[in-house]
Amino acid sequence: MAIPYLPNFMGSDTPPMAAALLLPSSVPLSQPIFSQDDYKKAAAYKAVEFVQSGMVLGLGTGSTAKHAVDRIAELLRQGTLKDIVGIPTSKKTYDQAFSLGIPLSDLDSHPVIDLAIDGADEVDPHLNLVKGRGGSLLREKMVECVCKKFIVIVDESKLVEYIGGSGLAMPVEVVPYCWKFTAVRLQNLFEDTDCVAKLRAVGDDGEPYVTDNGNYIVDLYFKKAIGDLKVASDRILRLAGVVEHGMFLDMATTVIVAGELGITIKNKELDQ
Ligand SMILES: O=C[C@H](O)[C@H](O)[C@H](O)COP(=O)(O)O
Repeated sequence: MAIPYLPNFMGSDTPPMAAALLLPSSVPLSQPIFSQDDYKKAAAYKAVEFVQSGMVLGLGTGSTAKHAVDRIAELLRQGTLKDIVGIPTSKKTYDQAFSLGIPLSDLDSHPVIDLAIDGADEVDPHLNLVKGRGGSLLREKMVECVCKKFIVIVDESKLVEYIGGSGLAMPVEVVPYCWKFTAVRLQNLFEDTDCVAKLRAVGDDGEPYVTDNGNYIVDLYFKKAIGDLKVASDRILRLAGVVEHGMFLDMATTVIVAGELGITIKNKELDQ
């Protein structure tokens, strides 16, 4: 279902037309005026319309989910939302939500979550996802697999024909012990797709990236489709040394996509 929508990027209290009028006069009308971040914000704000007072909310991680957390905090401050409990999916989101005054808890205290809102790195036509390019896949999966409703928010650049189709990483969280051994085994699992496995590194020295859980990430780059995703998932998870992977299969209940043509809402039940 496509909904024509002019996102309001000048602040939530500025009507969209006023926002358009506030644009600098030097912006030619023929050029796109909305950035990728504008689309992320539009998708995030749309998702927050599904939040109701009293909900336990999974708070996602990343540049798109950040907008949703900001918006939830804004609505709490205004009194439009009340009695929200947030379950952050990373230390970064915890810090953001805490600083904005959102009441927070964890899965030990709230094992059932009403609604989670999070971004994604890839969304395929069946609403399967790749997540974790920001390194938060494990906590995200722990939270998002126990939520009653999981809304994914993306700009249109995240839509792919098949998982791995962007040519970018499909992350796998692994224990640091003998990570090279695990990386080789992961690469060998998908040798028929010319898969390349690379340890995620940071900084000038190429130090391993360390997740919130003290693990490493091995990024898998596929050159073609990997076939049955459930089979691929099982093969990855059977490897000792693997903690979790970034394919979120059959988990999203709704995907909100923002792009040049407006906002599109894809529902698992209706459209799949
Ligand atoms: O680990 C990171 C998360 O899975 C993010 O949700 C994902 O990488 C999308 O991030 P962004 O909204 O910044 O593109």
